Parts: sequence; C-alpha cells; structure tokens
Amino acid sequence: MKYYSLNNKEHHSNFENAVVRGLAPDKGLYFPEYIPQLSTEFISNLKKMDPAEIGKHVISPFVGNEIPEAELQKILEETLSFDFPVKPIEPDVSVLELFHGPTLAFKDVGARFMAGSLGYFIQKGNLGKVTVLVATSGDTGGAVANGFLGVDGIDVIILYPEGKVSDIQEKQLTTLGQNIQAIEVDGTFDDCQGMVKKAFLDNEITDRRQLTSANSINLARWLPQMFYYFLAYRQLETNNKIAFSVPSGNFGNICAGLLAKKIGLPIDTFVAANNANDTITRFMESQNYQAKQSVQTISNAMDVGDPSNFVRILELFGNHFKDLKQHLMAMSYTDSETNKAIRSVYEEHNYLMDPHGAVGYLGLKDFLKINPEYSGVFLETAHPVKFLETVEKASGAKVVMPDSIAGILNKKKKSFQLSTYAELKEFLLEVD
Ligand SMILES: N[C@@H](CCOP(=O)(O)O)C(=O)O
Repeated sequence: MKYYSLNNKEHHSNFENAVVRGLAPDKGLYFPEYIPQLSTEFISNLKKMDPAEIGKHVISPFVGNEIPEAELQKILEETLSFDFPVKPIEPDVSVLELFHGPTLAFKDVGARFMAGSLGYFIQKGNLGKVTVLVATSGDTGGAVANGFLGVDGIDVIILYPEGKVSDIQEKQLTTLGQNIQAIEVDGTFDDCQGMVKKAFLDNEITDRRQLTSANSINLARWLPQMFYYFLAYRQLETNNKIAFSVPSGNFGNICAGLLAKKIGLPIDTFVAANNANDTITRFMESQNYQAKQSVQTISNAMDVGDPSNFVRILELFGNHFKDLKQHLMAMSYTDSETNKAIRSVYEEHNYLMDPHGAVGYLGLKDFLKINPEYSGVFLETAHPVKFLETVEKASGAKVVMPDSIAGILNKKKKSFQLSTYAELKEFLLEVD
C-alpha cells in the first residue's frame, strides 16, 4: 500500500515513512492510494476470531509487508488486550464501551498500535531519537503518554489547553515523567494543534529534531480505530440496518468507521454527534466549511473547531457531497441537553454515561426517530470517572473509582507553560 498527501496527490509515501513523519512535507494528511476490500467470508467469520486476528486482517492491507507478521501479531495482541463490550440499553439502542483500556478512553487502541509500530521502525532503521509532538483536548494526551512511556528512542511532548481538560485527564498526561513532557498552552485545543502543525514545517526545528505526530493525523493512530467497529459488529444480534453514533472532535474515529464500511463492514449509516463545536454539523447543512475557534464544553475532548480528519472523510467519498450525505448525518447538542441525557439514562436504565457518550446517545436517539428501521450503537468513548464532578452532578450517582486511576490522583503534576509559537519553538530547540 502506498499513501498520497491530500495536499498534493503526486507526493507518495510508504506506510513506514508516513508513520515516522506523521504529516506529508506539504502538511497534507496521508491517504491510502486504494481502498482494499475484505472478503464476505471474513465478515461472516468475525464471531469465530479473536480480536488480534481480526485486527490483523483489517490492518494488513494497509501495512503491507512493512512490519513482519510475527511483529505485527505481537503489536496487535498488546493493542487489543482489553474488552470492547456492546451492551443493550433500550430496544434498538446499544452502547459500545471503549473505555476498558489503561487510560479509560478509546484512544488507547491507536496510541498503543502507534507506539508498537513506531518503536519497531525506529529499532529496525536505526533512526535515532524521534520526538512525538501531540496536541490534546483531553483523552489523546493520557493515552499517548501511557502508550509511549519508556519506549526506547522516543520523546513525547504533549500540548494541552490550560484549564480546559478534566483533573484526571490532566493527571494522566502530566505525572508520568521519564520520556513524557507536558506543555500547558494558554489557548484552545485548536491553538495547540496549530502549533504542532507549524512546528512540522519549521526547518530550524526539524533540523534539530526528528518530529512525528501522535494525533489521528498519523496513519498509525487513525487506521487501528477501524477495529472498534469490527469488534462491535460481531456482537450485534439484529437483522435491521445498523447505524453507529460517534461522539466526534477531531473526526479520526468516525473517519475510521467510514473506512471500515468502505472496506466491507456492513454498516449503513454514521451519526457524527457533536457538542457546541459544530463546524461539521453546519457543513453538512450548508456545504460551507467554516472552522471556528473552539468553545469550552463539558465534553471537552470534542472541543475542536477545525477537525483535522474531515478532509479524509471528504476524500473517502470522492468529494461527492450527495454520496457523503447518504452515509453521514451530523448533529450538535448543548451542555444542558447532555446533562439531561446523563440523568435520564441513569434514572431510566441505570446506566451511567460520560458526557461524550451522552452526546453520542442523543445523536443516535434523534437519528432513530426519523429512521426507525435501524438498530443503533453509540460509542462510550471514555469512562465516566474521567469527568467525575460533571457526571456525579448530572446523574446524582456516585462514580466508582477504578484502581488504575486512584494511583495517579496523588501524583504531582509537572508541566511547562507557554502561550505563543515562539515559546514552543524555543522549548523545542533548547530542551532535550
Ligand atoms: N479528542 C482529542 C483531540 C485530538 O484528537 P486526535 O484523535 O487527533 O488525537 C483528544 O482527546 O485529545
């Protein structure tokens, strides 16, 4: 498989180079040259296979022979070593829990897969030290910190918006030490993401450091997110058409779901469930893409005003809006609607959703109102404990603290603070 840059289709790369670089030299996102097709036999055998085996079938056409089979198997076993249960909530409404990994958020899958792949490429190619530069609005940071902790040859620098992530999210990305450094930016997630992308184009920095990204702009973070949909699909018992409602911020997860559909998974429709950061909801109504500065909400991991992966979604549909509209619906919800949903689902079904899952639930319910012939799954992308105060206040319930989190609560936060790109540049040039 080769990949091209979405800014210049003449620029091609193999998987390894795309993962090691993160972005194409022209700042474009990498996109596969063709969409592989899985056999119907594979789809009908999903129930019989273990997660790593499924992962191998799904990812192999994208990796080709660039990672040897035994190594890929090992990476996938480590990546998919926890559960991905689908639980019924109401008739035709189920939840896919993606928070059973080490940092209690769906990002663990991509972060672990990328850490394994990049670690392999560095070792094999004797590449020297690589700096992973990553922006987070909440969950990516913790997952990347955990996934890359202690990986040889890799330094990780995480930028996050000051005061705009939850306490537990902040602890997860600021307390590990070793090869992980956190930078608090006086700004929004979009500012952090903008700085990261700018650093990639800054020769003074790239002459000194070999940079890559661990956001879903990196293929090794984006592609493994397809696994969730295969692992969920095999648990569904329905003859109805299927819709997935995906809480969406940077649109990497839903883009991977749409790719899973394109390579052969029989899912009919996707709902992009957004909070007040409604750039894509507005686009789907007007066909006019107008990014706007993100606003702070209780579902902070989705506080993204200019979602990086949407260009990949457009490319998947050949930039044909009509076609895209048949498979993707977008909706936005306020914090007050989100809080109400947390409360009502808890009271009526004794199920505790986090604010992101609640936005996904709302999107699915609205979709089913106009499409009653479907069965739907919404993604619970993070454990409610990561938003302890919000969830307890909205639901009136007590959230049970998982042991894995209790351990980091008393650890001391360590971060650098900055507000401009010039300061980040100075940091990258000086700190080793
Ligand atoms: N929701 C994200 C924002 C970055 O998304 P990514 O998938 O591109 O890493 C977060 O939690 O940081």
